[in-house]
Order: sequence, then C-alpha cells, then structure tokens
Amino acid sequence: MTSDRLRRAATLGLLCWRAGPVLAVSQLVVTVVAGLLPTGTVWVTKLLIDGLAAGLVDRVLGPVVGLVALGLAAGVLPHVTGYLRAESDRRLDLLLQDRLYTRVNGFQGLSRFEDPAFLDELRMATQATGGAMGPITSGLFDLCRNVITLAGLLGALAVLSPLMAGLVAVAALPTLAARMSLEKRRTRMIAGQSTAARRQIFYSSLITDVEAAKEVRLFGLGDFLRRRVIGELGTMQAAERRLDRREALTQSALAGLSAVVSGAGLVWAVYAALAGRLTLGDVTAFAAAVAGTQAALIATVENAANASHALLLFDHHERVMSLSDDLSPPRRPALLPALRRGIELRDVWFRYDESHPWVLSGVDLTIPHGASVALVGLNGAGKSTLIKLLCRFYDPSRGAILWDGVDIRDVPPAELRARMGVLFQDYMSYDLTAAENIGVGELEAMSDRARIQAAAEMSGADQIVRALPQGYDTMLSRIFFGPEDDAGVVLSGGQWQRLALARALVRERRDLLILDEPSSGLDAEAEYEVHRRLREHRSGRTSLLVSHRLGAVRDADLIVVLGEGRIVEQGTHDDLIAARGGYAHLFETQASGYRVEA
Ligand SMILES: Nc1ncnc2c1ncn2[C@@H]1O[C@H](COP(=O)(O)OP(=O)(O)OP(=O)(O)O)[C@@H](O)[C@H]1O
Repeated sequence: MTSDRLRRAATLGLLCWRAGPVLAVSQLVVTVVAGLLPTGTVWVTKLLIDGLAAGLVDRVLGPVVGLVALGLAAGVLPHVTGYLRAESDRRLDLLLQDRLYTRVNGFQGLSRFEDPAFLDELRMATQATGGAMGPITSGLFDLCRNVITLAGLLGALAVLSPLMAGLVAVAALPTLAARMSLEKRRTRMIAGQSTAARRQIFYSSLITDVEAAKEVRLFGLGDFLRRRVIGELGTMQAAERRLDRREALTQSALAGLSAVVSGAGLVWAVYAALAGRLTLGDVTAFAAAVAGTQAALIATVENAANASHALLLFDHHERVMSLSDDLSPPRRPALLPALRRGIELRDVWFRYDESHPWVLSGVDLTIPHGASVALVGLNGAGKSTLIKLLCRFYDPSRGAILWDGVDIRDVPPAELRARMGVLFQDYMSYDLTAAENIGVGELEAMSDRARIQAAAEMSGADQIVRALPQGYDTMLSRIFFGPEDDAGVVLSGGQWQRLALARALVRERRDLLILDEPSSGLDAEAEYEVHRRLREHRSGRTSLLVSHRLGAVRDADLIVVLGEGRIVEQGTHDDLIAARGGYAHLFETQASGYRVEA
C-alpha cells in the first residue's frame, strides 16, 4: 500500500472510532484474540502430543483444558465479530452518508453538477456508502488478525527451525509482489472503464426509464439501446477477463512454489524426527505451522490487496469531501436588506466555462423595486442563464449583480434565495403528495394547508388538486404509494406546471418573483387566466417574467429584449412597438399568426 492508502486507512480508522469508540475497541480486542488463536492451538497441540508420547498425565491435563478453551473461543469469536462488524458498519455508513451529503449540499452553485469529472467522482463516492465500506473496515481488521496470526506462527516456526521460518517468509515475497502488481492493474482497469461504465448506465437507464419509454417505443430504440448496453458491457468484461486469466496463471504458479517449500520442509522435519532432533509434537506443530503460515500469508496478501482496492472507493469519498466551495467566498460579507430600490446587473459578462462562447457580454439592466419586468429574446439568447445568475447558481465572469447596491457575492446564497420565488423553465415534478409538491417551495409552509391552498388558487392548481381522489393528500407518483396505500396519480404537463407555479408563489419572505415560461404548457384558457392572476399578483411587486408569448408580457412595466448577449431594446410595449425594432417585428409575427387563423 502506498503512503496515500495508509493515510486513507488511518482516516477511515478515525471515522470508525468516531462512529463508535466502544465498538472500535471491542473489535480490536476480538481481532487480537482471534489472531492469536491459531498459534495457541498449534503450540498447545504440540504440548499435548509430547505429553501423550511421554505418557505423563499431568503434562496432558493442561493442554487438554487449553484446547477446549481455544475451541470454545474459536466457536464463539466469529459470531461476536460478525455482530460487532455489522453494527460498526451501520454506524460508519450513517456517518459517511451524512458527511457526503452535507458536503454535496454545501456546493451552492451548479457548476460542479455540470462537470463530468465531478459527477464521476460523486458516483464512485456514493458507492463508498451504503455498506460498501464494510469490506474495507472488515478487511482492515482481517488484515490485523492475519498479521498477528502470521507473526505468531512464524515465531513458533522459528523456534523449531529458523531456516524454515525464513524460507516460508521469503517464498511469500513473490506472492506479495505479484498480488500487488495485479491489484495495480485492476485499479488502472477500473479507472479506464469509468467512461464505458457511465455510458452503460446511461443506455440501460433509458431502457428502463418511464420518461424515455414513449420515445424508445415510438422510434423503436429498444434494440439499438440494448446493443449499446451489451457492447459496453462486453468491452468492460473483456478487460476483466484478460486480468482474471493473468491472475489465475500467476496465482497457480505461486501456489506451486508454496507447495514445493512446504513439501521440502516436511521432508526435513521427518528426517529430523527420525534422527531424534525433533519430537513427535514438534513435527505436528511444524507441519501445522508451515500450513498455517502459508495460509495466513496468502490471506494477509489477499486482505491487503482487497483493502487497498476498496480504499480506492473511499478515496473518491475523500476527494469529494476535500473539494473547495464552488462559489467564491464573500469579499465584504454583508447582510441582505429587504429590497427597497432594485436589482442592477452592471456590465455582466458570463460564459459557462473558458472553452464556451460568451452567453452574456456586457448586460446592463435595472429591475426597479415594485416593477414587473419582462425578458424576451430568441431561443438561446441567454434568458434562463440571466435568471440563474440572479439566483447566484454561477458568478458572473465579469461585472456584478447588485441588490440595493450590495453585491450578491457578498451575501450567503441561501439568504438571497430565500428572498426569491422562482419557477424554472425545467421545473421539478416531485414524487410527493400534491400539498407537498407545493409545500417544498417553503418548508415552513408544508403543514400550513391554508397557505398552500392560497398559492394553488393563484396558480390555477387548486381546482385540479381538489378533483384528485385524495385532494391535496393525493400522491403524485407512480413510484410510491399514497398514505392509504393507494396507487399514485399522474398529472398532465400543464397540471404539473400549475403546481410548480404554486410552489414558486408559496414563499412569503419574497422580494423578487422570477417566472421562466410559466405558461408554456397551459391551454389558451388556462394561460389567459393564469396571466390575469399573475398580473394582479405582480402589480406593485418586483418580478421578472420570461415568456415567448408576447401577448403575456405586453402589460409589463418594462420589457427588455435580450439578443447576442446584450440588452438590445427596452421600454414599455407601446414604446417598443413605436420603435419598430426587433420586439415590434416579433410581436407582429405572432399577432399575424393569430389573425390568419382567425
Ligand atoms: N449548463 C450549460 N452549460 C453550457 N452551456 C449552456 C448551459 N446552459 C445553457 N447553455 C448555453 O447558453 C446559451 C443560452 O442558453 P439559455 O438557456 O440561457 O437561453 P434562453 O434564452 O433561455 O433560451 P430558450 O428561449 O430556448 O429557453 C445557449 O447557447 C446554451 O447552449
């Protein structure tokens, strides 16, 4: 094991200790006792046989009692060990999962979640929880036990024949070296397979995913995806097969070497006994010690390799834990005042990373307090990106966003977000009840049915929810059952959208309401109704509405047109129509479409 692995092992040991100090000490004691058992048995057996050969009852009594006690310990210890391990694994698992998810929740922005390298690391790190650490912790304790057994047996062997003890130890070196080299190859192989593994998971999830089921069937993609899954799996298995073959060959050759060494030892012991240099007990002890030493050596090497391999998983966990925060720390920490004047984007430039083109290139925009602002622009103009910057999911590459003059980088992101109600274009549909689907917008309101209902009324979701079998308590899921063990209900796209809108509206400490395409999935009547209510709701409140339906934005106090990463036009609907620019052209195009149909 490299020093890195040793450090990881030490960290894991420390975590085991934190998870349950008494359990850790108990496991250590049991490990030491279990490790000494084989040597004790070999030596006491030797004493018994020598006593029997001498025909002396008083030299036999002690060893017999000793063997009974050792047998009892050998019978009971595995069960005690099993219980201690299971309990300590459970506690360690709790600790690791808690640690990992606390860290992941600590990434306040989105960039980490869009970085494939991080996602890979995270996937491996989540595999290091859920009991997967059991083999490592058990492996480390097994390693300790086998090292103790090995030292004891080699000691016993050295008393009988120092040469033989040396020979057995030296014969183990090639095994150790070969096992470690195989382990390195296996590690490299697993690392090399990570992309193929990710692709394989992706393809197989498409085959089983309910969301994808429609298109997969319509386009007949099932066989195409199955072939890709099998193809990726086949490539991974071919690499594993090559390594397994190499391992089988190497291990067989080394097992042959061990057999030769122990055979030679046995011949020597028998000759030594015939010559009167060894007693009958010595020969028995010698044979048992050689076999035991070799078995313990192999087990030790195996344990070390397994632990080292499993520590790699823990390595991923530790790497995620050691990542720095994704958003820059505040330069002048400040408190976020309730919005009084407005929000200003000052020369904001942004691109998703260095290799991407600029999405925003010098946006100057003021959202005055109490005003309803509409943001329009063609697909890909950067509207949703601008919203994500307002929520501080990313920091601008250049420029600043000021909330009543305070740079939002100087306030805790959670505080900023608590002051916003946001409906994203790609909102979530939670496998929860209807009330919970709204309540997650404000956890404090989760049990406040009146507040949830008020938000639902505003978004037009109330009627839909009331018509459900259990009303607000209906489970909206096909994965989980409802409170009465009833199967969940599936909503339509537009119905989900109204629930998501209610979720954005349920917040009370809200200074800014952001709605990104809030009515894209609604029928014409519902859209009209939702926008009418929203207009009332937004009046006198600060809001930002993104919509491609220009009829829905015409009443906004300020309409802002985003194009080529900048604000290209802004004003009221009448101003912009009078200016006969891009907005007027877009509005006319949409309106003429309706006129032709009419
Ligand atoms: N997470 C991301 N990583 C890299 N590029 C992104 C990401 N999200 C968006 N983009 C790119 O940024 C540009 C602006 O996207 P954005 O979603 O902000 O546009 P939009 O104006 O909201 O478009 P639409 O009207 O289609 O919703 C697009 O070119 C898009 O490809």
